[in-house]
Amino acid sequence: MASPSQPSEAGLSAVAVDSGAAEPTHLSSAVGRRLHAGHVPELARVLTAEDVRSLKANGSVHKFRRAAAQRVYSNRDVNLDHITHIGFDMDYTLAAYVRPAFDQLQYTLICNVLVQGFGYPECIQEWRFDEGFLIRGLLLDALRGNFVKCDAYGVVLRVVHGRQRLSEEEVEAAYPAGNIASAQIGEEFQSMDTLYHLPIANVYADLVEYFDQNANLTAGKARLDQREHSQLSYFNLWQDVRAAADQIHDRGILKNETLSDLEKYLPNDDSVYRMLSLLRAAGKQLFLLTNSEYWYTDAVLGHILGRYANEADPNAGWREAFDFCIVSARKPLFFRSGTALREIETHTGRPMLYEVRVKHLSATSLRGRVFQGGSIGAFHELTGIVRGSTVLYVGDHIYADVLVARKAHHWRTLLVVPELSAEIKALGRARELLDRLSALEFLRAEMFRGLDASARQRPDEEGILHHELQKVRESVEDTFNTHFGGLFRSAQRTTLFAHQMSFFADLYTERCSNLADYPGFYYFSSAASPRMPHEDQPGFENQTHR
Ligand SMILES: Nc1nc2c(ncn2[C@@H]2O[C@H](COP(=O)(O)O)[C@@H](O)[C@H]2O)c(=O)[nH]1
Ligand SMILES: [Mg+2]
Repeated sequence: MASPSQPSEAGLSAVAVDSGAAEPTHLSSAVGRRLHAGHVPELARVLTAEDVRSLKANGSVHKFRRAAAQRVYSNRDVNLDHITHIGFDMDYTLAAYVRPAFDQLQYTLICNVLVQGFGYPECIQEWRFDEGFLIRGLLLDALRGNFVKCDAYGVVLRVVHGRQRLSEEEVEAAYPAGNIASAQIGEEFQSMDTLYHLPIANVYADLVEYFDQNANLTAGKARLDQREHSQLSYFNLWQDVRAAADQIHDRGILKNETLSDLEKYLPNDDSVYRMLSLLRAAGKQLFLLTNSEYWYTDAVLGHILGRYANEADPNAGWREAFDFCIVSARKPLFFRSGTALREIETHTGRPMLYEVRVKHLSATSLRGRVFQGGSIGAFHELTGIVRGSTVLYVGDHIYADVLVARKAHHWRTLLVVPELSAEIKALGRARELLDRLSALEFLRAEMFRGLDASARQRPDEEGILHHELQKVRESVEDTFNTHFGGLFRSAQRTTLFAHQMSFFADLYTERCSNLADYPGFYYFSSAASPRMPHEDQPGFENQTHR
């Protein structure tokens, strides 16, 4: 076998093989030139793992043409060539709201409703959204007023009550099992899945803090005494905040405020227009699938895609960008039984009271028309989709957009994660600490290696290593966010959010318009399949363990 210093038969001194690299960084070798002249079949016969290792060692790979924030990352292979339909969610996907301005707006509107409709003290209208406090993926324990960060297996990593971090002893007392079962999520624990949840959760945390300082709240579901709000329970607070948040969404309060200053909350940069045009030119059928109502969708997409125009129907505007539009979809219900499918009369915005006879509509007659509700079954029938795996759906909600579509219908999914580049930057800042953590973990493994049943003394009796590990883990977490650490990891462990994302999102990226930078036949390759611990030992079949 060739070693890194001895090029293999293929003689590849430097060839960029990474899926994100558009151009080779060095093309000095003849084989490298042949690769880029299209002689791939020839190379496919001779390229060895050793070649690839040597390419990586001399820095020829891992040089990406796209910046980290512009890349589309893949958890699983996705061949865009096999994708016939690409669908888009609207809010926080096509419409990339400006943060924290949009969070602040929601926070203020929720506080206003709590004061005007629920009798909360007026001082809460002075409070502000704290951008550096909460992260997505936390579990909210409304019985106790706590936010819980868990790892991929539900192990409790950190708990914050209101805004106060709990000590290890307090965490143990509150969660003696040490982990949260997946069956509890959505029941006792609410998952903070979308960016919409952050201002809601922030109001809740601030109220918990306020009432803790001004009265004794009851930890538990029961409202013990209803005479004055000082005796509300943490759960009552959550019910009120939840109801206030629903009001700002369902009564159009948030949407009207957003539309009153669209340039502030949603500046138009043409990138979405460009992406849709390119995907259309690449032969993809495009569709819109949003939970927002038609009146709001019309205003937002009119703003973002105003340049779309159709000579035959000058009023069609943004609708021309899609082959098919569904508003008020009610995801995730849409992916199950769904609701009645109705057509919207676009010039009045009203749903029409006749049943849409799916079989009578041809795909060509759908362009520019807008439907409301429906279900995935009706959608597949209308569009003639037979295999869910030919659809790529782009959305920001790990549950409503991604998990159900992927799990139940095999749609391929692209999750939009606006926090991505901030996380990547923090990872860069934490690099040295992470290296130190690996060194300490190596030390721990070495201390135990080879011990058998005759061993009497426990290594690291004083717990110095344990203490040091804890200290470095905390410092890593602080690099991301001093309250909750990283979105995807807690030091070396992956979080529940990261776990769900890697399981259900085939692809992920910071903003949907990043798709514009890939050709319609692009093959997104996932990282080489992860090895299991027993596989990660070259020559292991000939080794003993001591
Ligand atoms: N009643 C509630 N509606 C909410 C809440 N959070 C978001 N929303 C609304 O959902 C859609 C999202 O649309 P999509 O394009 O992402 O599918 C949008 O209309 C929001 O106003 C909530 O907590 N309660
Ligand atoms: Mg959305």
